[in-house]
Amino acid sequence: MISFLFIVNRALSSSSNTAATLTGKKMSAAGPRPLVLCGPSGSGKSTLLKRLFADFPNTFGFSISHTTRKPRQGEEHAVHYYFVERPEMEAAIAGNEFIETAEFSGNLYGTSKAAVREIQAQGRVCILDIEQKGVEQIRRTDLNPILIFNNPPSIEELERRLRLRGSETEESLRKRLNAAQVELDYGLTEGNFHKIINNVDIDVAYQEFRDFVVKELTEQANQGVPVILN
Ligand SMILES: Nc1ncnc2c1ncn2[C@@H]1O[C@H](COP(=O)(O)OP(=O)(O)OP(=O)(O)O)[C@@H](O)[C@H]1O
Repeated sequence: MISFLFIVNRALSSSSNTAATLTGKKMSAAGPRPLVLCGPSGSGKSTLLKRLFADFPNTFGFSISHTTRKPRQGEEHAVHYYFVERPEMEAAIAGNEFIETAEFSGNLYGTSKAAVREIQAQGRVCILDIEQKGVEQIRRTDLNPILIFNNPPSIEELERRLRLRGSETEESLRKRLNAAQVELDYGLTEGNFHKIINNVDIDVAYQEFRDFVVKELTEQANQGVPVILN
């Protein structure tokens, strides 16, 4: 693997873009642009990301989600999740602090803008595996994400991959496949994404994905954004 390092001249900008957040921290908005990878279930997002992290172990990071569920044994606040009370999280959602939220088994979960900024402030590219609603929401923020859509060859192929993966019940499989056409329509609409990866052969798709990401990050580094690419 070619491994190279650009660290970069401009220090994290200090004061102008800070904001108090749900986590009670002040954060800088400077740093690499977040990278959104969107695509129907089974299209191969996790597979692409796993390869990317193996090639560049220091470049990327995942934001820490918020949840209203109680911590399980061994789980730490601000490590596994930001554990918060429901009224606090509801107020933050109403205040437009979240990119994406969902409710499972009576608990709220979500990705806050501040959590994404925290990864940026570390000089890492925050990876977001989000759905259409989240993409629409993040587009309305100042996070300026790179938006990539992972396009599978067909819904039949999605079904085949998901069955092979063996992760789904018949019901959850149906749900995923039913959602897929809407996601494909959104993903393939001109202007919604910066890059569409046609994920047919995984090796070809990964090369295209990797090349695009490296090109984008190199451009940012050349503009003085602190990007670690190695
Ligand atoms: N291009 C490909 N060709 C054949 N199989 C693939 C390809 N990409 C991924 N797969 C396989 O398809 C299955 C689904 O891939 P993966 O779990 O990466 O999808 P995903 O988009 O992350 O799904 P989800 O959104 O449900 O997490 C996996 O078993 C993976 O090994």
